[in-house]
Amino acid sequence: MGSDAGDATPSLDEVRWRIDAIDGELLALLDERAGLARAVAAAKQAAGDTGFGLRPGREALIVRKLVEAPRKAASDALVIRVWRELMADSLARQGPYHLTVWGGSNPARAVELTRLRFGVAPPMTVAATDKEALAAAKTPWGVGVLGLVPDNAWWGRLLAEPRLKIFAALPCLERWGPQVAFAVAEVEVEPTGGDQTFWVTDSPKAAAAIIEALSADGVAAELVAEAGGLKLFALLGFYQAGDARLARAPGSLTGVIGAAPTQFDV
Ligand SMILES: O=C(O)C(=O)C[C@]1(C(=O)O)C=C[C@@H](O)C=C1
Repeated sequence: MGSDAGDATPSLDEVRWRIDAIDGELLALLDERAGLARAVAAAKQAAGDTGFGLRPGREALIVRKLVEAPRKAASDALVIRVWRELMADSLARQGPYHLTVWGGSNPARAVELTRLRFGVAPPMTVAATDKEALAAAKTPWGVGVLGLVPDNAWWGRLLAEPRLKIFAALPCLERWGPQVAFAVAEVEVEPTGGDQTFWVTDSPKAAAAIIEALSADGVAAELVAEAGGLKLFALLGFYQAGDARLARAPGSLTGVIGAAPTQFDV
């Protein structure tokens, strides 16, 4: 094919032949994986699990394992985008999976982050209000994505909605930018070995004083947002809602409103 034995640089024809061969193998594997969606749905049904099929913990374990696997050329970004698409496609085949996005003053960024995290398989609606996005997150197989917006404490409403939880912080890679939106749904959140827990308090103390009090009890915290007399903190690690250290932390109205994997490249 135009190159002598021992020639280090393969010809364009040779490289394209290899690409075509790899594409054939990839397609066969993609087809096989996509075909398992029906089996996954049937297995869940047989186990009496008829609720929302999304498993954020399982997705994080899959993605983290892939990102940590040795590679020669495929970037983290490529690996993550491909597998998010595969998992989203599987989920969309299992039930009426749908997304509703509210991005506040930056709807375009929220839409972009939503597609990066949830792929193109599920239909997406752009909501006019935070309330609309939260209401959609309570519908069967619904996910709401809401932006962090100054002076808006939509996240505080989750204190009164224990079934609704933040399960993802977007984007999932630091190189894609700071975490500026959260995904909310009626799903179980589980520890994945690299997590942040979201905790709200109505304590009027300064954020630094609250961080110090938590730190004295062994809890590493970072202020995420402050609005409407409430503060939202990200705690490093996975904390259960009934954790004794959080029970004695500052504030009279306090609570865990979800947890999410930490960014995979941090
Ligand atoms: O393992 C499951 O429960 C699946 O539904 C499969 C799968 C996947 O494609 O790997 C898809 C969606 C879930 O959120 C997690 C994983």
